[in-house]
Amino acid sequence: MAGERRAAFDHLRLEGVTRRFGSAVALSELDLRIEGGEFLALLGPSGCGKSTALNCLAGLLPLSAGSIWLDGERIDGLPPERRGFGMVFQNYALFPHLSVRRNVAFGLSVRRVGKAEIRRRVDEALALVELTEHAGKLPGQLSGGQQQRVAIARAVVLRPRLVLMDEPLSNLDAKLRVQMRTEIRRMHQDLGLTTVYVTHDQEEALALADRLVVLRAGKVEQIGTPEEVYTYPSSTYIAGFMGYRNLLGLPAVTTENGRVVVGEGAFRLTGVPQERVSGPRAVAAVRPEDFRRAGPGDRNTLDVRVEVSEFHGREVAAEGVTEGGHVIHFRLPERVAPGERIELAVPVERVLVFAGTGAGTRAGTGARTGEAAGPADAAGPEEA
Ligand SMILES: Nc1ncnc2c1ncn2[C@@H]1O[C@H](COP(=O)(O)OP(=O)(O)OP(=O)(O)O)[C@@H](O)[C@H]1O
Repeated sequence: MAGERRAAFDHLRLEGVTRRFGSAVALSELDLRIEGGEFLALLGPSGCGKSTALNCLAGLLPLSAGSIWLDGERIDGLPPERRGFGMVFQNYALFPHLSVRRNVAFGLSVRRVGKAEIRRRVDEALALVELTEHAGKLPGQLSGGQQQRVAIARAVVLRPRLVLMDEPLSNLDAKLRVQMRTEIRRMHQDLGLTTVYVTHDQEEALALADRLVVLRAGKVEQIGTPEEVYTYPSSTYIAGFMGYRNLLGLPAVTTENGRVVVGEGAFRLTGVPQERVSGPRAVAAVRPEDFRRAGPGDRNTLDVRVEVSEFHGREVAAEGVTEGGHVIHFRLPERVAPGERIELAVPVERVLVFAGTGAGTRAGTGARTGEAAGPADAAGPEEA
């Protein structure tokens, strides 16, 4: 591997990769093709099988079934050290008694690389993560973000064929997370290292990855570019995960000309069906930011009574309730007062309609967390 800088393979293929723990299936028949040089994010809530998939790839967990291929070579029987992959974990796993330089050099020393070559490559890796000035310090003398950069340098200095990252930023505070995210993306662009990145944070996955694989209970729910998954989630589960905070379970009134009208009483919304909506009920998925205050001539409108409004800097995040008891999350550029009645509008193409029953009203079964509302931690970071 030494001496290679660009993607060291054409593609990596997972075929029917399955991992069971006793009778529980953590990962079920995962089929996936990862192109050399690609940045792929495995995304999903806690327990969906992300780490299991990554550990199967790394060779830390044997497969219960299936195979993994690197171009023509079958690699799932190889021990981790013979796969030539680099790993970065959330807890950094640095040697506390070794300096930054020696931490980064460690893997090369084990591989008996020559001293001069080690020095050159470590210098290069430290420069890449902008830690040259800290080379002599111990990990304990560094901030969390700097420690994570050491962990990244330690992985990339080995020039791995593939870098596997498991929630590498989850121990950092919000500001540092965003900063490091940019650094990881920049490094990927500079080095072209194929990367598989595990996260439960949709924003992180959208920002970093060329492609997302969203898992649900050990199975693939959707694969696509960030734009595809964000704009056209394939299910209410994905929609919930991608910030469609309003998942409104409503009767389907009519379906015609590629549009569906859902609603009850005076509450009507027209949207675009994402699948065949044949049953009496449907789920309308709308992002809070796609609502605006209705103006003259607006058609797709609804009335709400404001209940809560929070100042978020450039905008106000508010919650209102319709006459029928549906809770609506929306965002506006200006403050609204609790108790105020306002009319909201939403473009038809930003109302995605799915088949299913979805959430009821507040008076009914859990308007806030109904069954169609994605995973528990699906809300965007700003909505936590
Ligand atoms: N060693 C193990 N023994 C038994 N069950 C396990 C083991 N490791 C994982 N599991 C189970 O497999 C499922 C998938 O776990 P996994 O760690 O892959 O999820 P994850 O999506 O990475 O979650 P998290 O984000 O919380 O790490 C879970 O139900 C988990 O309880």
